[in-house]
Amino acid sequence: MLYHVRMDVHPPHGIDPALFDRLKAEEKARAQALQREGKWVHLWRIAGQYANISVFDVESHDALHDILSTLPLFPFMEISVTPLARHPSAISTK
Ligand SMILES: O=C(O)CC1=CCC(=O)O1
Repeated sequence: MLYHVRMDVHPPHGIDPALFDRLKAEEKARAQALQREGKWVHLWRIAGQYANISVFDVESHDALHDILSTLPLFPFMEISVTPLARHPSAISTK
């Protein structure tokens, strides 16, 4: 199942910069592992914003929730999820 996901990152004021750098490094490692597994199929920066648009390909809503809620930056992100269904005019099967 495909999901369009928007993540807006809101680092708390006053967070220790070293801690936040560590969380960002952990987030990057996790994101790249999920990309290699084929679960995080697109990851795009929204130009001019500390936010991304992503597409996930996972087996269920629960699987997506497990991934998103265990991301290192999850406590500092506002996340919106849109489940995607096939469009009848789409040629692509993916
Ligand atoms: O910087 C972001 O958009 C948050 C994020 C998600 C995956 C990643 O590596 O950073």
